[in-house]
Amino acid sequence: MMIEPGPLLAAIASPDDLKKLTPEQLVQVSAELREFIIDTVSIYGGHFGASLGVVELTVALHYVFNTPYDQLVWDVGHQAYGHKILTGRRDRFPTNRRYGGMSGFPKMSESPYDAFGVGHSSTSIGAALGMSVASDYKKEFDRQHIAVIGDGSMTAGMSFEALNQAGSMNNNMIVVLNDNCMSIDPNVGALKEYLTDITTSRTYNKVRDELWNVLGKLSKFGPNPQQIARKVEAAMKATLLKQSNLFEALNFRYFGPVDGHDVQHLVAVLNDLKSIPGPKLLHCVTVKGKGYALAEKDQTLWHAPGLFDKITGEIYKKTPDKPQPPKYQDVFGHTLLELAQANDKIMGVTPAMPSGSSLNIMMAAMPERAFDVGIAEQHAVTFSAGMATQGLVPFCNIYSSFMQRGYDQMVHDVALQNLHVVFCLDRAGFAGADGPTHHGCYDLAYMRSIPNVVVSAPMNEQELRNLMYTAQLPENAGPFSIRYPRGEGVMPEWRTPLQRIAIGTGRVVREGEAGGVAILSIGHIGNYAVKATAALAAEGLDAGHYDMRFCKPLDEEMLLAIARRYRAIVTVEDGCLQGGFGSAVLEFLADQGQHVAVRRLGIPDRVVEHGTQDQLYKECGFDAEGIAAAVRELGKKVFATARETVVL
Ligand SMILES: Cc1ncc(C[n+]2csc(CCOP(=O)(O)OP(=O)(O)O)c2C)c(N)n1
Ligand SMILES: CC(=O)[C@@H](O)[C@H](O)COP(=O)(O)O
Ligand SMILES: [Mg+2]
Repeated sequence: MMIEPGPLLAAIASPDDLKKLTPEQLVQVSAELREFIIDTVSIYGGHFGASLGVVELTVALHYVFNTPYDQLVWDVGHQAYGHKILTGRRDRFPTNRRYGGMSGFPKMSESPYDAFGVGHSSTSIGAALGMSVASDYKKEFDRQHIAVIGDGSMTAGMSFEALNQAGSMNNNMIVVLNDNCMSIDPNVGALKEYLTDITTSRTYNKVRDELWNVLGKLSKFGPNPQQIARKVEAAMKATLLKQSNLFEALNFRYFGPVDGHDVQHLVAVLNDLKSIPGPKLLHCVTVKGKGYALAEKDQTLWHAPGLFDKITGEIYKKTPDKPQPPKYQDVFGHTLLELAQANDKIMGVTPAMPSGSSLNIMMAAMPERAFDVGIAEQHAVTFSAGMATQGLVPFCNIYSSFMQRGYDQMVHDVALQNLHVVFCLDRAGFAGADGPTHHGCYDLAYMRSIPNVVVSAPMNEQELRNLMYTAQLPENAGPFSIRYPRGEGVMPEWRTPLQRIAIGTGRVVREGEAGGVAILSIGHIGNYAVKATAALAAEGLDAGHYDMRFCKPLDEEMLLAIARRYRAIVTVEDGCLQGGFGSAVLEFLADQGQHVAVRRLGIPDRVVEHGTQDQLYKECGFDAEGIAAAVRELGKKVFATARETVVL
């Protein structure tokens, strides 16, 4: 379906066209851009509230700066839809996040206007600083470097690491702090309190505004009233604000807070900042979801609402005629609360994903035992480790791809000290439309390389519950990782009794014909293996199937029995082929001197783009059809070799 842009927006093929507009027309083009985002996202889906909140900022930035020569770095990038639309991608916008279509995040390979690839948060200041150092080195002193970062993303250590370095240099960069008091859920922590304090420090703002007014009027008399104003303002900041300015203390020139929806004022301020050397921070106050009333009201729901009717605001839901399986995240959320009610040592931790992980269930019921620590994965791991030293059992829930941030903490703070922390890695495997930045490809590989860690993955809801139950038992008091994918499981009746699973044991799903092929799966993808064995059985091929449950320790007894019974093995995992489950099986068989043909299915050693999970499983050959094909092919090869051996 073709979405018609408004007349001003229709004439913009690049920021050069935007620059032809008068400052007065920027108000209208902002309204048209907002409308175009609402129209498109309602029909095609994607992130919503964040882009609406930065419409005016996006217009002002491209109006004032000479992009792409000036480098504009978006943090996370989920708010960059307006940027994409203004930089030559309006026609492709309906393909956003779809298989073969444009990415939902800035991507260097997609456009020269995307100065840096993103998806994970809190990288913008460091990347922009690196770019500014490169510009200085190349003597491109006229080049501007702008990082646009949200208040949520500012909470991460990485942001402060970059501010710390930038403040000690005199590089030309502007950090635009887009403060809407929201992460996906309400933003948390002392920094949020601090930003609110600056924003609402009315006395300070009023006196400051008056001062600038008076000095503005005096400008015809004085040699440099602005310099005087700055000095007086700095003195005021120290006295009138509750704390002295954090950013100024880090050697950034702090400007603001300004209304991030007043596009003309933004243009004026950004033009001023252009000529001020050194590191600067512009504090913009915006409303997430601006211009769409429902999104302004329930900002978490409208962060990424799915498809909706833009007139009524109804978010479309599937209305199935029979009970559906729950999302894995909800099984996690409810089961954790159930376990915590029985075991007072259990605590919950999430780095900024309370609703995405469903830890919000425990947070609502037991606020003193469940923590949102902000976008701070490293800290989430070490904070959990600290609690574990005192005999508590933290369940630290982190999306698989974000857990990459916490790897050293996992090794140094948890595993080396063999602490009892349970890691629940949500969104493991292909994440879908978010694409490569969010695919949880590597956790099986990176977790199994660390000593002391139990590495597991449930095939269904019951196994998730049982693994969570098992992980918190005192007999398993070490690091324990449980990974599961985005989306629904397979069991509508999922509230099964909690049962202990012996560590390192798999289970037989289907015993196949001796001398044939066995499929060894780990995790939810095993359900595709079930479909594959059913299809093969219909063709007369009786393949075995084993749900191994643990990548470490492996069920060695079961593996040896499988190696003796079958002539070939197909391993299946929704994870990278380098070093993951299939690699573990191969290593074990090789170490045991077992000669059995093995074919590994999983995520190949290349960047897999976005699409639905099913499209990506298919592309990589481990959907049900891909698994069945691998069994047929390997079976044929092995049997052919066997016949040749007999003939010889
Ligand atoms: C390292 C990392 N952790 C978590 C996330 C998930 N995430 C995406 S957007 C977001 C909220 C960001 O808040 P903010 O920067 O304030 O942007 P806003 O959505 O408010 O515009 C979070 C937690 C992420 N992308 N990267
Ligand atoms: C931009 C970002 O990182 C999040 O909004 C992410 O897209 C959430 O993913 P889920 O929808 O799987 O929670
Ligand atoms: Mg925010």
